[in-house]
Amino acid sequence: MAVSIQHLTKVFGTQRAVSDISFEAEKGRITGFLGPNGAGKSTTMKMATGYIRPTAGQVLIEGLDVTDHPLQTKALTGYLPEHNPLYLDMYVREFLRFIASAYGLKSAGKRVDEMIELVGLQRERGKRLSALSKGYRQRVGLAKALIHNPKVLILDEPTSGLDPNQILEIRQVIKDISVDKTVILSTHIMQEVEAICDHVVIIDRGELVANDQLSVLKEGLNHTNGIIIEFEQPVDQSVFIRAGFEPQPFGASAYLIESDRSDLRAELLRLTSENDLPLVSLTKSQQSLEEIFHRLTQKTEA
Ligand SMILES: Nc1ncnc2c1ncn2[C@@H]1O[C@H](COP(=O)(O)OP(=O)(O)OP(=O)(O)O)[C@@H](O)[C@H]1O
Repeated sequence: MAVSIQHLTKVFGTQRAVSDISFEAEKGRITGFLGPNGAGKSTTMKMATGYIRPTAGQVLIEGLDVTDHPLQTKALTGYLPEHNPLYLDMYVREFLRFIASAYGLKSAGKRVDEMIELVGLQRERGKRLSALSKGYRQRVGLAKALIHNPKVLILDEPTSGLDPNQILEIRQVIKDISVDKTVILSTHIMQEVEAICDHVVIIDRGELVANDQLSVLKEGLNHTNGIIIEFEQPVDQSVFIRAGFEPQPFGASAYLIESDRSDLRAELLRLTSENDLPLVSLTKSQQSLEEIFHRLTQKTEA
């Protein structure tokens, strides 16, 4: 596995910021790392990139422990921290050349030009970093994270503070580069996860509360959720109530019926047919990722 996080824990003083977290991230896949404010996302990412040491547990990058092999794992990893530190007095090209030389890259000029093209900085290449908008500074941060062609990319809220167009552009860049890399990105934006992530890890108060493929997560949590049953016109709900259901109105002539019963759809079909109800459709109610997130991160509320 490209990135393996094993029983990772970080304690600051008396606070457990990250508590026994384990998950893995695969090549060619974007893993969304979610959690409410203060959940421990940035702390986990800093440990994964070797910027702070875990209190317990370990992070393996391509099988190498980040604490034991700091140089090798840094060479394998590109990191865009939450506050994207840049030398604002430098010019775009000059800054990236400086980073390329710090990595000891051969053909640094060519590599810098490739990065400028990849992240869409051609028109800004001659500008001073202080003159760039937040979105373009974020692109510089991304170019910096990618310049040494790392196998693993760790991005802490890469689209935070960007305007809607910039968000779409940066997402597309991340998607394009993820084809042959392992990407872990933290975000607060659920549409972002739905748009680009394959896998979702959710933490809350330092603890892991979900670790699944996006589709599996949505499917699993929708399992017991309910069916929306729609008729041509409003119907007498007592048919369903007598059968032990609790229909809730869901629009003019539709009802949401929630139940754990595995044969829910079959039973509803039988009831409608036996009672001659004018059925229009029977669909599984889909929870949005936002609702799933809310539900999972509310569970641990005191
Ligand atoms: N250096 C530190 N010293 C003490 N406490 C810290 C330190 N860094 C983080 N924390 C605490 O650890 C907890 C997790 O913080 P972290 O920044 O990892 O959360 P986050 O999920 O990234 O939050 P956000 O979404 O708000 O950026 C918070 O309660 C924070 O105050």
